[in-house]
Amino acid sequence: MKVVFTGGGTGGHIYPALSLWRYMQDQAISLEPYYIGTTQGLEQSIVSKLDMPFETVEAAGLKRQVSLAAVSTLLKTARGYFQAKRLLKRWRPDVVVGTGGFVTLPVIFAAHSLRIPSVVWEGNARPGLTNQLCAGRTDAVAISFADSARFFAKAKRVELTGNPRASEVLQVDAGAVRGARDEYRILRDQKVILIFLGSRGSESVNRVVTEVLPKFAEHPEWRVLFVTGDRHYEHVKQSVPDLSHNVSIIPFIYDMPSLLPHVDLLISRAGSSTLAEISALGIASILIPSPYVTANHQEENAKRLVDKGAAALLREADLSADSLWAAIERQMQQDALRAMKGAAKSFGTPDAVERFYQLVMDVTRAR
Ligand SMILES: CC(=O)N[C@H]1[C@@H](OP(=O)(O)OP(=O)(O)OC[C@H]2O[C@@H](n3ccc(=O)[nH]c3=O)[C@H](O)[C@@H]2O)O[C@H](CO)[C@@H](O)[C@@H]1O
Repeated sequence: MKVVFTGGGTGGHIYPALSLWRYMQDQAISLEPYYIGTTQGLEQSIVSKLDMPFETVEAAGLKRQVSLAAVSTLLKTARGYFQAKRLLKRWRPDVVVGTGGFVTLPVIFAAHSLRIPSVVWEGNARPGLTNQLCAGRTDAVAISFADSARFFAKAKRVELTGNPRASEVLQVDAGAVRGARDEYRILRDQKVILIFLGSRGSESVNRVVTEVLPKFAEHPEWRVLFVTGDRHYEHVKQSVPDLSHNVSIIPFIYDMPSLLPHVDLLISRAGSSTLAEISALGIASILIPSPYVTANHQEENAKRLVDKGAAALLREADLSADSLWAAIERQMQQDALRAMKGAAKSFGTPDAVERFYQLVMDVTRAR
């Protein structure tokens, strides 16, 4: 079975496609996977490490208002559409799976024009413009929050699958998890605090975290891993010359599923995959939703957990070294950790990848 995966820009649009790919590899089907991304997104570095043909097309973020930038975006998208058509004609896939980000639009439109079946996956409570525009040109939309179905009125079929990363982090190899303990030098009695601000990092939050880092010296019983995002790493590293021995600064983590089972407290943005991972594993968290995303959708994602005591919310507008440190000290109390872990787990969707897979197979067989 030939499958073209497409999705890009940030990890949240790439990892769900790869979770499905890994799951499909384990099924009794002979799989020929391909990936279409862009040259600008994280997919270039993530997918090129895998055994899968990777090609790029042009794509850019669509604008709701008319402007010069909007015209340039349309031209790029049109070029991307013809490039995607050429790739799909060459590969002749049985199905195309799009997991969001700008690149999904030209590829799904190209699949539609060539009558190739497709499925689009949406991870957020409030969908982005790209996926909404794709809804009328795809065979099915897979969603992660039941109430986001209302944004896909034009879709032929909408199914609640959840985020396949939830399944992937639960199926991780035990040896790889043990290996992560050594790799990240986690001592037997240490509690682990992991800090990452989405897949690309955040300059504004990194600055506040950097101010807080010296305080962790007071808590040698905590192991602190601060992931800056590749593009911010050098700057952060230079601004913190003396690190306490229980703190590490890391540019990016490529094998997050092996590390996450060790984490007691996660400090992060509120992207779809991050929330799926913390709820699948039952990890306590302090969520700082990015205020720079369309329609403030991260806060809407976060609220689902926060309202049920499954995560703590710290808005970026209220973020300072003091407020962050107070939240960490409050959250690291044994009782608080335990209560939040239990509440987070009740949101898990462990069968998400299986549901997504069944939907893709259904759509493929139906043609
Ligand atoms: C700024 C922006 O546009 N953010 C969006 C983007 O975020 P982003 O890609 O940051 O969001 P997600 O939380 O969905 O996914 C991040 C993924 O990257 C992984 N990870 C992160 C850091 C690292 O070092 N290694 C690693 O593997 C996480 O474990 C997770 O699987 O896509 C999400 C899914 O549509 C949206 O919800 C976010 O609002």
